[in-house]
Amino acid sequence: MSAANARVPFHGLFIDGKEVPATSDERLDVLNPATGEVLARISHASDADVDRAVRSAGAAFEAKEWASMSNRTRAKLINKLADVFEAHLEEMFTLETANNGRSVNETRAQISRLPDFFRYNAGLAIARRDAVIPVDGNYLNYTIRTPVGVVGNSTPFNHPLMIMVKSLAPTLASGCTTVVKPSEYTPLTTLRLAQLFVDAGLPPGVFNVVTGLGPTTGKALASHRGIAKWVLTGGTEAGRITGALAGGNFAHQTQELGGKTPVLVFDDFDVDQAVNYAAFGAFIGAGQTCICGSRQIVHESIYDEFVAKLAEKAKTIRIGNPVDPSVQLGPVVSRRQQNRVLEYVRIGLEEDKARLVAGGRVPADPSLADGFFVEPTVFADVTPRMRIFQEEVFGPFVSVSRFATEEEAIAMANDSPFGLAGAIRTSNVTRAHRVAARLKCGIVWVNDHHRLDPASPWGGVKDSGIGRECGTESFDQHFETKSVMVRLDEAPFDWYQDTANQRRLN
Ligand SMILES: NC(=O)c1ccc[n+]([C@@H]2O[C@H](COP(=O)([O-])OP(=O)(O)OC[C@H]3O[C@@H](n4cnc5c(N)ncnc54)[C@H](O)[C@@H]3O)[C@@H](O)[C@H]2O)c1
Ligand SMILES: O=S(=O)(O)c1ccc(CO)cc1
Repeated sequence: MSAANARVPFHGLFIDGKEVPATSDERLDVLNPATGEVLARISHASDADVDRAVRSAGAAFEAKEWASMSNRTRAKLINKLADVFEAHLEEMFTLETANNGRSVNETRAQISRLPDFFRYNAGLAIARRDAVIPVDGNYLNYTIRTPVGVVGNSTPFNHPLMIMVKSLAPTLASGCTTVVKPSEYTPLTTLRLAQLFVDAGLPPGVFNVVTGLGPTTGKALASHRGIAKWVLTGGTEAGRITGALAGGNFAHQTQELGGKTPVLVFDDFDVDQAVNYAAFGAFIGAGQTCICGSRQIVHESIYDEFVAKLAEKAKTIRIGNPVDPSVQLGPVVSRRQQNRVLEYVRIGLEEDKARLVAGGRVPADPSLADGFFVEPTVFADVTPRMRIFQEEVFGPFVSVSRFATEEEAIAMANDSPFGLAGAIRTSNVTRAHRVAARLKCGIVWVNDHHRLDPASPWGGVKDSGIGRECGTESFDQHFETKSVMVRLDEAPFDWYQDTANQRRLN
């Protein structure tokens, strides 16, 4: 970090193991969303800067130091990085909370689990085996899997470190190298982790960070021919644009995009518990979570009680500066995001018969006026054709809808362009499995929400993206498979004389 201004830290780019200046002097403000203050300034990387970072990652990928490191040695290094990360958790909680506004308790709970993502993938690096394939004829066929190369990784503002780590851990463990483009709103913990890892022994160029805006820096990275795998976590639009750019170079892709998670609440489930889960599902991270339970679909026999209790619960959530441990809901990330949520409140109020039963405003507390706060908001009587049922709001905003039959609940849940996650509240085990199988999405929670594990596949279908993070599937997506076919037959070979051989081919 350079001290361009005595009060506001300035960050250059992180390329080849060190902080370097960008080609242009253009700087972007990074704000504290709870106060509106400028927390830091970052560089705006140009095409030339991105090219430099990708070349550095490409050279590091080929360098003996990294390319010929054995899986076991790499796994040891990754475990060491996990330990170093763990030793700096306090610093990371503080920086992340200041930068994205998530309450410090939630940030602590989330980030504390991240070192294990490295440990899990270090284990996969050791356990990884190539295959021997039973093919027809007297042949030995085996595979050699080699890491794909440079991974371009573009991350969103909502859980900057967690989402970056979900991809970074398998990238490093597989032997790939990377250029990360964090959200322009929340780049600070990513820059800090890159420096920590190099200090801990990660070879220069293996983990580079370029900061800047999506349509410039992000576009340059997605379209760079040196990128062998493109990972974007963000909105569906950014996924579509960058997917086409990376696809033009035939790069592998994983896209983790938007969502509108349906939560099916059946009448055999305790209403108070369903309300507690609804608040947890919808309001943590100020609702800025791709898998937030933004559509509560509730059986008609418990509907009125559920709506009344959820509205009450929403009104009791303590809003304030997220650094205060007693605060339960911080701001959304930016003034833009705050205005977007308020715009959806306006849309909801205009939609036929939707009923605002809690929130919908900026909190009255004058001490919060400079931050980007929105009250936890609940709309009832929402039906599938309404925009607030169909569109991702990305704020503390939940809709409640009514159903009569299980069939109707499933149809409502699947009536969405998104397919990231779904949740079911029931004490009927048979129903839980039956409904889980029919939800069109990549993740289902039964009587839970948000749970993420480094070993459990994570990702969506439809407009929620393609590919999976976490688990063995994500690790395996970092390799090219080479098939080696060895003829074991010792008899001399002459294609033009040996008719039996020719017959075998046909
Ligand atoms: N599926 C998941 O696991 C998951 C997790 C978290 C967030 N999300 C989604 O992320 C979105 C919120 O995050 P956001 O507002 O930061 O998303 P965003 O799409 O605006 O930005 C994500 C990243 O892409 C870059 N970007 C944006 N437009 C681009 C363009 N035209 N070309 C190249 N790069 C571009 C941004 O700079 C940022 O780094 C929500 O839709 C949310 O559902 C998905
Ligand atoms: O760790 S949690 O805060 O529960 C969490 C938040 C978001 C996501 C996915 O974006 C997963 C887990």
